[in-house]
Formats: sequence, structure tokens, C-alpha cells
Amino acid sequence: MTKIAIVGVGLMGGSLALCWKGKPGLHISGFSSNPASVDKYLKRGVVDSATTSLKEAVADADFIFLCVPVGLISDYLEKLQQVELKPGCIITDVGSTKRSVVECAARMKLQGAYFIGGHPMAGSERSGVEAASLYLYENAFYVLTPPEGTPEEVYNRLVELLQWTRAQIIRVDAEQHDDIVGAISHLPHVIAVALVNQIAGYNESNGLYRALAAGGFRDITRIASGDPVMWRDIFQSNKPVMLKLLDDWNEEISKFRSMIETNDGDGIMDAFKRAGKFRSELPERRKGVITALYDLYVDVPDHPGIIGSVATLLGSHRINLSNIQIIESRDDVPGVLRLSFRNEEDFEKASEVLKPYYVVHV
Ligand SMILES: NC(=O)c1ccc[n+]([C@@H]2O[C@H](COP(=O)([O-])OP(=O)(O)OC[C@H]3O[C@@H](n4cnc5c(N)ncnc54)[C@H](O)[C@@H]3O)[C@@H](O)[C@H]2O)c1
Ligand SMILES: O=C(O)C(=O)C[C@]1(C(=O)O)C=C[C@@H](O)C=C1
Repeated sequence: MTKIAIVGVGLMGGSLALCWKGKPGLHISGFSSNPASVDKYLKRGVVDSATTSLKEAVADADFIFLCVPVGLISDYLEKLQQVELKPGCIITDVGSTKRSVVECAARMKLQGAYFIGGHPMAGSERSGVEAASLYLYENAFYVLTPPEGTPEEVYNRLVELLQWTRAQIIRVDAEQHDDIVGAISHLPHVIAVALVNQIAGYNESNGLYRALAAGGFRDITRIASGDPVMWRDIFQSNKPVMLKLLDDWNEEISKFRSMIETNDGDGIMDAFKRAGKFRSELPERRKGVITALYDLYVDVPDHPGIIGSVATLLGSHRINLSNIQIIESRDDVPGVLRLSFRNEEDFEKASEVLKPYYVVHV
């Protein structure tokens, strides 16, 4: 029996657990310091066993996945030095930054266990085991950062276990990872949060700002709803990269400001053309980096029974919905439903079926 211990069974840890749950020869043990969370993991059936004792959770484990906020990964690595680990055990994490985690692991004495950094490039603004999904990692890139000298057999053992996620494993140096992911994931989160807060400030004196906020605002700001603790830890652990990126961002914005100030219409059009070209060349609906895979957004009138009508319409065309969520529901504006599908075929079909009746956004 291969034992996999998951420390922190939230969105990421819970989604990993779901990929392995019920597979022959695998036992998944969940750890949380909070007894109520342990009960929740068991009740939801995402793990085979769960405990508030780290020692018990990792005893005899072949793999240990640290799935807690980045700021806590070093604490758990330290704790792992003090408990008995199975010789040859592989410890990994799913933290969004890698340099600080890998450096910390290199300082630890892990009693013959190996540490390989990890970061699945998939996720969402939601958190907790309630948001976990068997399909979260499908088709996403999953970055691994093995330290120099990691035996190939050890690396391959982890890759083999991760095949259950259906993610595409990619080996990247930790420093390069933080530079790139800083730019394509961390910087956009800063921008989204700053933008929402700027508008929220205007809205304090005039509620029309929020009321009129439409598709463009929604598209660029979904990620502003991310978990505050998770993002605090990410920015703090990627500080030098973030500071450089924000300096570059200030420069980009200043260029825009000056194009508007000097009525440089050609410059503005050129900026849109270059951006449109780069964006159109992004990997087709690759999961994770900002866009969620196979999610449709549907504007719906705010009246009772609307969710039932949408679900019935899809059901009558034999389209399988994997999730449905109300992401805006207020008296004064139409609601927005987020519909998630497991595959491209259902996603495309749903878009066709709904378009004659509703405003549909991708
Ligand atoms: N959410 C994403 O989109 C995403 C994507 C890729 C990687 N990550 C990384 O994955 C890790 C987990 O993020 P998540 O989205 O699953 O968050 P989450 O909040 O859904 O889960 C975090 C888990 O850690 C546990 N936890 C929190 N504080 C704890 C503490 N003090 N002691 C013990 N357990 C504690 C929580 O109970 C929960 O089970 C983070 O390091 C994050 O950077 C997140
Ligand atoms: O899709 C989202 O909501 C995410 O924030 C996912 C996202 C990203 O920026 O792409 C966020 C953090 C991760 O470390 C990896 C993926």
C-alpha cells in the first residue's frame, strides 16, 4: 500500500486527494490542526483517514504533500524534522512560489527523505475543501523543481504518482519559476485588487459605479476575490520579483498615460493590436493562468426558478454540468451564473444552446 499524507486538505490538497481516492493500492491520510476540519475531510470522503496528529498522518507515508499557505510551508518542514519519516519518503508542496520553499528545504535535515518543490498551475479564487475538484488539474501544467542531485528514480516516482491528476508535468528551475509566475500570475492579482479597490473608493460617494460595472470589469477582476492569507504569503515570499514587476508596470502605465495626454491615437491602437495578437496566441483555454477551463458566464434575469430553467435546458440537450454557481445576485442588477463543464464538447454545446435565450460570456 502506498501512503500519501496531505497536510492541509483545502482547494489544492483536496483536489489532489480526489485524484487518488479509491485508486488501487493508495491510502490517503489528511492532516489538519483543527479537529473540525478533520471531521469535514472525513465527512466529504476526500481522504481515507484524517487526524490532528502530524506524527500519525505522516507515519510510514511514501509521499507527503504540503498544501498550506506558502508562509506555513517552512513551519511544516521544520516540524517534519522532528517526527519519524519513512526512509526514501518524498516530501513536496504545492506553494505558488518556489525559491524560498526550496531554499528552506535545503537547510533541513529530513532523515533520508527527499524534497521536490511543486506548483500546479491551476486553481481558482475559491478556497477550502468545499471547492476541491477531481478535474482541477486536468490539462494544466504542474511545475516540479527538484534540487540538484535528486536521484532520477525519486523524481520519476513523484511524476508517476502525479499522472493521476492528468496534469502535464514540467521541470523548471525555482528561480526562473518565480520570475515567470510572478509576471503571469502574481502581478495580475495585484492589478486586479488595486483596480477593484480604486473603483470601490469611487463607489463610496456614488453607487452607480458598482451598478454599471459590466463584463470588462468582471473579466479582469475575478481573481481579486482570492484568499487574502494565501496572497499575502505569495507577495511576501516573492518580494524582489514583485518589486521589479511593479516598477515595470508603472512604466507601462505611464506610457499609456502619456499616449492619452498627447492624443497619440496610433500609439493606443498599436498597444491594443500588440496585446490582442499576444493574447490570441495564448495556449487554447489552458487551465490555471487566469482563465478557468470550460467555464461559461451567463447573465440571467433576477427571478425565482432561473437556475432550474438553465439546468433543464442543458439537461434536455444531454449536456453534463459539473458545477453551477451564482456569482452575482442583487436586487438592482441581473444575476450572473457560472456554469462549469468537464470537457470542451459540453462547454461548446452549452454555449450554442444557451445563446438564443441568454447573454453568454466565456
Ligand atoms: N488557490 C489557487 O489558485 C492555488 C493554485 C496553485 C497553488 N496554490 C497554493 O496552494 C497552497 C494551498 O492553497 P489553497 O488554494 O488550497 O488554499 P485553501 O485555503 O483552500 O487550503 C489551505 C489549507 O491549509 C490549511 N491551513 C491553513 N492554515 C493552517 C495552519 N495554520 N495550520 C494547518 N493548516 C492550515 C487549511 O485548513 C486548508 O486545508 C498555497 O500555498 C497556495 O499558494 C494555490
Ligand atoms: O484562476 C485563478 O483564479 C487563479 O488565481 C489561479 C492561479 C493563477 O494565477 O493562474 C493562482 C495562483 C496559482 O499559484 C496558480 C494559478
